[in-house]
Amino acid sequence: MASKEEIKIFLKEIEVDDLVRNLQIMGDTIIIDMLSHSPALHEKKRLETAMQTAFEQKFGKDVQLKLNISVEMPEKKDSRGNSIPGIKNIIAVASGKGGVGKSTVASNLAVALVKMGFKVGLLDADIYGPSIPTMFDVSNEKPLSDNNKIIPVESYGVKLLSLGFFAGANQAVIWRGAMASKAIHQLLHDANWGELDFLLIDLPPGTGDIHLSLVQEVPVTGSLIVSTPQHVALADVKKGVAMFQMPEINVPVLGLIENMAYFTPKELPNNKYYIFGKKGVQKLAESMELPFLGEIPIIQSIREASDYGRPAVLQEEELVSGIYMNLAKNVISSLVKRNENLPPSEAVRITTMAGCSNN
Ligand SMILES: Nc1ncnc2c1ncn2[C@@H]1O[C@H](COP(=O)(O)OP(=O)(O)OP(=O)(O)O)[C@@H](O)[C@H]1O
Repeated sequence: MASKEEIKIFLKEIEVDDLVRNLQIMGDTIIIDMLSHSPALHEKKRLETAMQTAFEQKFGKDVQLKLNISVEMPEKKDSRGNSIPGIKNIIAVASGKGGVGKSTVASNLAVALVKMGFKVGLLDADIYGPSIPTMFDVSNEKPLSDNNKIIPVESYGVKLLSLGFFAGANQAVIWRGAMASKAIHQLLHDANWGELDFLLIDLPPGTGDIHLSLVQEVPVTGSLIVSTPQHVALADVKKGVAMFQMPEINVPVLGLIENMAYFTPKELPNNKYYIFGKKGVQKLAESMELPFLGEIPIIQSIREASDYGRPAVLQEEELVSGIYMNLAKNVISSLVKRNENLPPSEAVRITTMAGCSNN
């Protein structure tokens, strides 16, 4: 049987030592009281399965692990309304479903805002598939630190941090879930973001722990929800909106964005094929009385640009760059409206459209 000291070392190795509140050994049974930062039953279950598997691998099948998991929401490190010094607006980019183009929208929006003259940061908080480093061609970069502060990597004028820069290659996704709120805290508060007009946060798809961690860590000015127009995707958009509008969360939804709205073949420029359904997101926005911020067609060069690592908004072709510049204008105009209605105690606000004309 392993000693208490050995078990403590192992808990540190698998990065859960800070969640453990009590550790006892009785014969062949290890009893651990630990915390889960999520009230969701499936998260508790996931933590339990991960612990059982890890202990079995390390100490063998004869050792029994008895876990008492209780829920504790992470302490608010910065109360809402206390923004990160220097950051004026924090905007969450969310989606109901995965793969609808949320990260592509977040990347292009970030670069569009830079083109308008704003100072922009982008935090990739998608633990399940951090793709921002690829989209900005910085996958091989590792952020440096200065005075214990992480320095964001810069690409195309956007300051970037991603969980993808840090997640150890041998660290299973199952652990990343448990560690994510800690990581989000560090990427927000232990990073040297400097002065920013906008910090965009690329969230994982759906609604979950990361969303909860984010709204507890910082005052989120507003959220954008990206979706494709088909029925199954829209159902999840409603869930996303409902989450942001919960009284405990209360993050204004700045608007919905329809991605992959239609396809136009180059040889038939006047034809639009509504592959995923026609104007589904737009209609949903109307029915939910939310701003509709724009539609982005399916364009091959948008996909190619993401894979190549140079956001499509940087293309010379007016059609593509114009779509994202327009989107950025609509986002700002929704933000201006939202900030006009804020009580003065909220984070510093953008109240003009300055910078929106020079695309
Ligand atoms: N308008 C578009 N036209 C063509 N391809 C697109 C468009 N938008 C996104 N894509 C492509 O679709 C794929 C999925 O996009 P992306 O990674 O941005 O989705 P996501 O919603 O962030 O996914 P996940 O939730 O899994 O992180 C990518 O290959 C991207 O290049």
